[in-house]
Amino acid sequence: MNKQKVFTVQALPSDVKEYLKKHVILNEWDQQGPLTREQLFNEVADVHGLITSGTPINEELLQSAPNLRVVSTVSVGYNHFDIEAMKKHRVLGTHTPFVLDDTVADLVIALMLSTARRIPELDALTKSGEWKKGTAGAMFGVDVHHKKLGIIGMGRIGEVIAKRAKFGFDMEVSYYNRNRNLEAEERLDVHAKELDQLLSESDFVVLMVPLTSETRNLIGEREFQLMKKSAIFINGSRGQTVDEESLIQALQTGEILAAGLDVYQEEPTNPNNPLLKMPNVVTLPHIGSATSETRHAMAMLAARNLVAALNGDDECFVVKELEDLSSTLE
Ligand SMILES: NC(=O)C1=CN([C@@H]2O[C@H](COP(=O)(O)OP(=O)(O)OC[C@H]3O[C@@H](n4cnc5c(N)ncnc54)[C@H](OP(=O)(O)O)[C@@H]3O)[C@@H](O)[C@H]2O)C=CC1
Ligand SMILES: O=CC(=O)O
Repeated sequence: MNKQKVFTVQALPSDVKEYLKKHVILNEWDQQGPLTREQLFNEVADVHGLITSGTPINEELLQSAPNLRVVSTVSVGYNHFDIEAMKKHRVLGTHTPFVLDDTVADLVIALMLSTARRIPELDALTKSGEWKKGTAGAMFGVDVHHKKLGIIGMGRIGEVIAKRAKFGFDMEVSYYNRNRNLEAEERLDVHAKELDQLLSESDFVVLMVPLTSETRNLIGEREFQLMKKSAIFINGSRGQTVDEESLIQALQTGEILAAGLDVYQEEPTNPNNPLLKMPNVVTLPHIGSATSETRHAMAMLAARNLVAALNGDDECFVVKELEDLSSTLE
């Protein structure tokens, strides 16, 4: 069979490109500058496969790619997929679950520790030479160990966060999902709660849901008001799951104590975003899975997903909303 054509927007490690070249004709963006939407439409005009991470896969793009059969995203989140448009154009979407769970969970724990113990703020103070004897009280943080952690979204990553919190920090972990996660309850001794109860009881609230029409602005003014004034809020999911104006207000008025953020309404976030100026907010530039090892594993999995899906092989991670389409394309 003739090799199929694939375009990658994403820069890929050399061994991943070698793997792809054995199976497909690979074209890549030369990365000399940002790819405009028009350039992308030209590049995809005759391809069968596309590798990307956050590029919106919508009606407009699908119309300009009449041969496209598979979009493989180098991410577990796929809120950039317009599922209805993909169904209409019979284009499969794959993603990269599991290989990043530990790395993202590590980062969420790092955000919990660095907000509670004020690590970036006190690192800056130490380096500035402002450390003076007798001022220790001004540097106090709050404990993480033995506190109550509420995880909104006890899925693949949520479970690994719960494991670290429970067995590493002796935390009492509860969670909120639409469905009970009985396997996690049994294995990790975590407790299902209604959202409002979880918000009002937790010392740390971690948001780890996918961005969907149901979770957009899931956490807003009402939810921050329900939280303890001593609560620390961590968002490791997507920025749009939180009403950012309400978060800013909750931090400014002391409705909650602090926040640790990896994601924002707009990315990169505006340099004037008030969140970037607050000492009680730890901000990171969406790096949940960003280690060399994990990004390599994600790129390789995305390449394998793409090749398998193009070959009609079901050994790939098709996003759940498109699984039915997958069986009709075989
Ligand atoms: N910051 C970063 O760099 C990263 C961010 N992410 C984000 O994390 C998300 C989660 O990843 P992962 O753990 O693999 O996903 P999973 O699908 O395994 O878990 C998602 C969890 O969220 C729950 N959930 C979904 N919808 C709702 C809802 N409306 N209300 C309450 N709970 C809900 C699900 O349970 P149920 O269906 O029962 O409701 C499930 O337990 C990704 O989609 C991505 O957006 C992921 C990796 C890195
Ligand atoms: O945000 C990262 C992802 O993999 O999703």
